[in-house]
Amino acid sequence: MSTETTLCVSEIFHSIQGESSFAGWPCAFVRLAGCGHGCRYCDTAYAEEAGTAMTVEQIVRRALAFEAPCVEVTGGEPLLQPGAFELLSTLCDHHPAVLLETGGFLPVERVDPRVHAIIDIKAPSSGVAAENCATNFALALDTPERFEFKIVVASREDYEWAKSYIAGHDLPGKCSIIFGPVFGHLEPRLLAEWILRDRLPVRMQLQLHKYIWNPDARGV
Ligand SMILES: C[S@@+](CC[C@H](N)C(=O)[O-])C[C@H]1O[C@@H](n2cnc3c(N)ncnc32)[C@H](O)[C@@H]1O
Ligand SMILES: Nc1nc2[nH]cc(C(=O)O)c2c(=O)[nH]1
Ligand code: SF4
Ligand SMILES: [Mg+2]
Repeated sequence: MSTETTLCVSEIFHSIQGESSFAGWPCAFVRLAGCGHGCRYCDTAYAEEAGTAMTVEQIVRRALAFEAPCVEVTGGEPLLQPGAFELLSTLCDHHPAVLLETGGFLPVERVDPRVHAIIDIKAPSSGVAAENCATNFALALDTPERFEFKIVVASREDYEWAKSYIAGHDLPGKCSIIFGPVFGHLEPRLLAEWILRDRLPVRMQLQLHKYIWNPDARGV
C-alpha cells in the first residue's frame, strides 16, 4: 500500500448509507475536505473547513476497520484532490464495493473502473446547473453498470428541468437514475406524485440518515 500520497480529510465515519441504490447498507464513509462549487442547498458546508492530512494507507486502514459491506468516498468534492484517484484504486484493491459520490462538474474518466460512481447532476436551484460535465454521459452510456445519476430537486421547476435533462441525454432506460428532494425544501410526497403521474422510470430516494439521526448532525 502506498504511504506517500496525502489527502485532506474532513471525517471518516461509519453509518447507514442514506443515499443511492446502496441506501440502507452499513457503510464506511471517507469525506474529503474542500469543494467550493457552492450549491445553494449544500448540507455539508463544514467540509470546506480545513481537514486533516492523512496518507492513503491511514485512510484505507481507518475505513476498512469498520468491516462494512460498502465504502464510500465523498466530500466536499472528492475528485478535486489529485490523490483521490489513488485512494479509490487502493480501496478497490482491498474491498469489493467502493462507491464514489461526486458533484458531476468534473470528468470521471480517470476513476478506477472498479468503482461504482454516483454522479450528481445539479438542477437550476443549485445555482450551478450550467457547470454539469457533459462528457460523463457518454462514458456512463458505454458502461452503465458502473454508474448511477442522481438529481436533487428543490421545486417543480427543477423537476421539469431534470425530466428534460435526462431525456435529452438519453439516460432513461439505459442508466440508473435517482431523484430526491432537497431536504426541508420540497415535500417528498409531491416529488413521489410527480414521478408516478409522469410514469418516470427513475428511483426516488430520501436521505435515510436524516430520518434516523438529527438532520444537522455530522458524522452520520
Ligand atoms: C454533500 S454532497 C458531496 C459529494 C459531491 N460534492 C456531490 O455534490 O455529489 C453529497 C450529496 O448530498 C446531496 N445534498 C447536499 N445537500 C443536500 C440537501 N440539502 N438535500 C438533499 N441532498 C443534498 C448532494 O446533492 C449530493 O448528492
Ligand atoms: N449516511 C449517509 N449517507 C450518505 N450518502 C451520501 C452521503 C454524502 O454526504 O455524500 C451521505 C452522508 O452524509 N451520510
Ligand atoms: S458539489 Fe457537493 S459538496 Fe460541493 S457544494 Fe455542491 S453538494 Fe456541496
Ligand atoms: Mg451527506
